[in-house]
Amino acid sequence: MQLPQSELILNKDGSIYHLNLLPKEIADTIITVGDPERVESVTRFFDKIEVSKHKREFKTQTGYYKNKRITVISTGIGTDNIDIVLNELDALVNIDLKTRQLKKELTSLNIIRLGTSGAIQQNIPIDSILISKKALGFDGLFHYYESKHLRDLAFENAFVEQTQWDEAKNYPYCVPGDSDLIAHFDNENTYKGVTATNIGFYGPQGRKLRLELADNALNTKIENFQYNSEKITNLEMETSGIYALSLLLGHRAISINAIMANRINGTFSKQGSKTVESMIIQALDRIALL
Ligand SMILES: O=P(O)(O)O[C@H]1O[C@H](CO)[C@@H](O)[C@H]1O
Ligand SMILES: O=c1cc[nH]c(=O)[nH]1
Repeated sequence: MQLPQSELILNKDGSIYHLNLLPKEIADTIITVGDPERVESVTRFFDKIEVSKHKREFKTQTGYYKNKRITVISTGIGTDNIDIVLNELDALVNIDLKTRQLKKELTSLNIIRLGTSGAIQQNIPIDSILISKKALGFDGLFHYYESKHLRDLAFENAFVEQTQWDEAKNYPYCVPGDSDLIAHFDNENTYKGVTATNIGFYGPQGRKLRLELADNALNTKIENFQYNSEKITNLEMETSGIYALSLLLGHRAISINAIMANRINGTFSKQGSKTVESMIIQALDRIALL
């Protein structure tokens, strides 16, 4: 079946609609970052850059680090952008854009998020690095795809019960990162945990500036939640979408985050760029060995 023009949308030069990329312009190993300016913070360590493209919040550079071909792409903020980035990256490798047919031989990408996040446990300090073993998504993206068979209902239901989750919000979904990648990137200096992915930075993460929150105790409930000795460790805005769509599309994903805030202690990093740079250098050296 040929995918119609309204579903698989290509630009005049044959590139994919939002990312503005051609299949030959991406590597099988992809680093995602939220902030477009972080793309160059990664690629400044590359030996060579062969592609540089930018459209909206999606800035992409592909090049070589120690002979490893890597693409770095910014996703902007939020899982709505992740839906675009993951589906379009997948289309670039798994759909023949000329015939508009799905390929028979599928390619599995390695997708590595290098992000920033806020800790919700007192013992996770600012300026530390945390790998997400799994993500709990409050964004609802997973529910729009055929995904029921992949849900961790026991974890999700325990969370809903313990936090008295308001049913007017999306039902949280729990999805794992790739266990091989997690083992590959793990070291004695990294924390590991369960990352909650929120649909906003302020109210949805319990931040109060001028607006009253629906539930002032929500962050405390999230902090206290425990299931099979697992706790939610940190909050950010993309990981659940990346894990969910990677799982559905057959890609391998890991999310690594530099901890900028500790919400329990009320602290925020004064050396954020240094911490992010250290995360980038450590991650690149592990990526070179993939
Ligand atoms: O630094 P990035 O990767 O953008 O990640 C975090 O920072 C943004 C909020 O400031 C959100 O995107 C959140 O997930
Ligand atoms: O507290 C934080 C810090 C970074 N990113 C988030 O989404 N939350």
